[in-house]
Amino acid sequence: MLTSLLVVGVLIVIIPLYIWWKRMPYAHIPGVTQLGPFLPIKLPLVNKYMGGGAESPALEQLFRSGFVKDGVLRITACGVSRLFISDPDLIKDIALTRAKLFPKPPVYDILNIWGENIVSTNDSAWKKHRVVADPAFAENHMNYLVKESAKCINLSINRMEKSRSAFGLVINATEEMQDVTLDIIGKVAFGYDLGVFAPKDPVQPHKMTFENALKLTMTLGILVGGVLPKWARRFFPQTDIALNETELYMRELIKYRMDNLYDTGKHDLLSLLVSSNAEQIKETSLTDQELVSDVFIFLVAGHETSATTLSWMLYELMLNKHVQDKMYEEVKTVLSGLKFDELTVDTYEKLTYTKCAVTETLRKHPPVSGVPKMTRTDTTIGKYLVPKNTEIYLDVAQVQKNEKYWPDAKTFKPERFDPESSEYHKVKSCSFLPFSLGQRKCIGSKFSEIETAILIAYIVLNYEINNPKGDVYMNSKEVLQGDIRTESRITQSPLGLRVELKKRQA
Ligand code: HEM
Repeated sequence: MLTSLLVVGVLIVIIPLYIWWKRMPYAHIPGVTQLGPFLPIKLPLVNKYMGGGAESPALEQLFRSGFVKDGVLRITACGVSRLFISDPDLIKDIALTRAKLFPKPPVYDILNIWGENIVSTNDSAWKKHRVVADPAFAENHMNYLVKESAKCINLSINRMEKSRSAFGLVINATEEMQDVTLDIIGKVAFGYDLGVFAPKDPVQPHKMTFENALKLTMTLGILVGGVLPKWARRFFPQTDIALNETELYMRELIKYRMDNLYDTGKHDLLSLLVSSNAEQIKETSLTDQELVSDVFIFLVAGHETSATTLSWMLYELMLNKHVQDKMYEEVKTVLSGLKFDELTVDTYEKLTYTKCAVTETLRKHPPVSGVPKMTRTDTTIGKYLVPKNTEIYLDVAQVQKNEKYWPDAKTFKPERFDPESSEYHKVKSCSFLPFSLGQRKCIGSKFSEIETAILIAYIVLNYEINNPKGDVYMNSKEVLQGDIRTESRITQSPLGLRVELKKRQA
């Protein structure tokens, strides 16, 4: 008994001392300290300031309350300090000028379910992945994406129409957009119909369809496969099956591509990736395992981010009728009468206003609200000394909401990106970074911009997007204030966003 009391007593003294000691090297950096660790949930008293991602309301509050000095905010949680950088000049310094000193932090290891990959590696290991992947994302391959995106949204529209009731057509936009972008990534990344809009049964020897395996892998699977040791997977039997099945499907698809290397009719990302890999010399080519891991990253990175952008765009269009009307005039002129197979990247280029609206959505609601980096050595950020191995977040959300760089930042205004408009605003360098910046910039930025513009263009061509009447959630005070609750998946999406789609008269 006495020993237990002694141990507890010592711990009560030692733990706070340790936390205080860990905070010392950061005490000179402006910021706040909380008792508890960085958790995805907010606990009163324990983690007052940091209870979620970089776009948590607590973080926003800190920005408004003047805790941020010189574009730097420190949050120390349970002795661990993270810095949030919201000054464009400092962002430029970290992401461009001295990028080598700020590599990716170990937080990305969670995505190493099938080994190291394009997103989790640094330096020469990363370069090898990027050299192989770059050609697959070249703009001249994007015609396939344009056509497939148009076909997928058409399938989605057909399915949505089946749920039309006497009261009209009201959809859960967040879920619908998740499905469309999954269908597209299946077809465009793998050349594989996941059956999102025409469900199918698993074919022997598979125990699960690729669609179901992927959906589980991309949610619980990332935690079970990326955090827990392999033996612990048995406690999550369904997730374990999903992880094994996802790998099996990806291996089959890669093998098929390798056996048909010279089939010029294939335009999907995987075919392009496998061909590009085959052209490398042995030392710079990727192993089968590395290819599997990269393909999985394209799925994770490319699916939810685009779905989130689309959901936010539907939300903004629903609240901004004038933007919707202007967009409708444009899409009617560009798309009417065109068959899906006639669509190309040039068609996309003609959607100038729609493209500005996509960019404005990415400004106001960046799906990746903070880009993590770390310090490789003791260094300075602005005027502050920062120790080696400190986690740094480029605070995309705060820079892009800052009135100093974005006048009237709260207003959804696509015109600010249109050089022809009187409201055009010359963007301060490094104050717009939804895809990050520099050599680690998103490889799929063009892919997602094209996909989002085509999908939204067809929705607007077919429907007026309205706020569903009488819907308790959408008529809530929060929404009327132009605010909405968000849910944290990999990105921050509008929580269960429902919109009414009213068919336009032909
Ligand atoms: C709106 C959609 C998207 C957004 C907002 C987005 C955002 C980002 C950001 C911020 C990064 C940098 C992450 C970091 O450095 O920590 C990134 C990297 C990456 N993204 Fe995206 N992304 C989107 C769509 C896509 C798509 C469609 C794909 C592929 C099909 C993709 C594949 C990747 C890959 C592979 C990387 C790692 C690149 C590298 O480190 O070389 N992303 N993305």
